[in-house]
Amino acid sequence: MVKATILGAAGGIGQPLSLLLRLNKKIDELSLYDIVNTVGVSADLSHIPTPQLIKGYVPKDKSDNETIKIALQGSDIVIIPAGIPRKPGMTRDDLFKINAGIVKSLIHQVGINCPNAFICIISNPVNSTVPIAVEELKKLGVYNPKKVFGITTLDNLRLEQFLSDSLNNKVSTTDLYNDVLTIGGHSGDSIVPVINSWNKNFNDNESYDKLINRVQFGGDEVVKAKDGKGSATLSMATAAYRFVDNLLDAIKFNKIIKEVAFVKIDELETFKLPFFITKHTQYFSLPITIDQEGIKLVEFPGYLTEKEVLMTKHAVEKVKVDVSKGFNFVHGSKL
Ligand SMILES: NC(=O)C1=CN([C@@H]2O[C@H](COP(=O)(O)OP(=O)(O)OC[C@H]3O[C@@H](n4cnc5c(N)ncnc54)[C@H](O)[C@@H]3O)[C@@H](O)[C@H]2O)C=CC1
Ligand SMILES: O=C([O-])CC(=O)C(=O)O
Repeated sequence: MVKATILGAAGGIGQPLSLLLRLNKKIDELSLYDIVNTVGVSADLSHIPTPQLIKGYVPKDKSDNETIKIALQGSDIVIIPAGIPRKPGMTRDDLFKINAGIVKSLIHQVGINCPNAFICIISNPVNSTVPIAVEELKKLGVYNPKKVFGITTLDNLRLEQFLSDSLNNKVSTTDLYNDVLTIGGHSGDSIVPVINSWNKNFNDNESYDKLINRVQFGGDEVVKAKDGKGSATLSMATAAYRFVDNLLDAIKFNKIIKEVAFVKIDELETFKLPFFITKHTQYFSLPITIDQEGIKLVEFPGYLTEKEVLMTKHAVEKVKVDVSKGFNFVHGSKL
């Protein structure tokens, strides 16, 4: 029996993600928690015929911890898209003031009620909300470095699609899924697209630089187009679904799977991570191998060009600053 819980399930990401997970046969029980509207969302989804149990939970008031307790108890996986999204002119870091507190309090409940769950954090700024989650779990004495993930899959989706666009769709995005990835963090130029041998398809620097920029600022493209009505939701729900569906193979069937996520690397088994990463940051988005117990290995992508190495070094500096912001939020002291 696999139970999955979404915290923030009634939102722009939460609703389409709930729909996708309602249709996933690997999930036996889907638990939808939000401070608004999940009873309606779950009633709606419950009319889709599947053997899956589904229930929506809304707390009675701010002091009601009983409802989230019931929503979380027995969860094998918890996905967190709770928090405010950007409006035009804002950076992801501008979300910190509100989302840091939301993530900290939700993770506190996760740590108390389902400490063994795999935790997937979507709420921005990911580079800081993941360290907040880790430090909160550590405070509770239940932190498992193998089971906390910041979801950066949308950057990978964008790279696959935008690279295919720049190659005039001559290559299928399925081929690119197996061949390209992003590493680093999840904000602006902390995102590092790694495109392997596809490099040789770019005859000029200008079109390559355009690709890099579009991946790094893909989120801004959507924020601008939505014009005050939020940020990426449908593509993000798809990205989270891809990650979670893959993770479910590890959880339910004990398969060994490959993913990319923003994780705390210094307490994990690693392979060929360069010193310029490990010396300066404890967190980075990198390729990982996962089984039923969680992360088995964190690796560095096989080959990077000189430019990709430079971008990675820059990303390390960016991530480091964002990580200490998250750490300080929980401890009130410098990392
Ligand atoms: N990791 C990534 O690649 C991406 C991350 N995001 C981030 O995901 C977050 C959510 O985005 P949207 O779904 O578009 O926002 P939204 O505002 O549509 O939905 C957020 C939901 O969280 C709920 N919520 C707020 N406080 C809560 C609490 N204490 N407990 C439970 N639920 C709570 C709200 O009621 C709302 O339903 C934002 O921070 C956004 O920046 C968005 C896109 C990509
Ligand atoms: O840009 C944003 O604020 C939302 C996000 O993280 C993304 O779309 O990658």
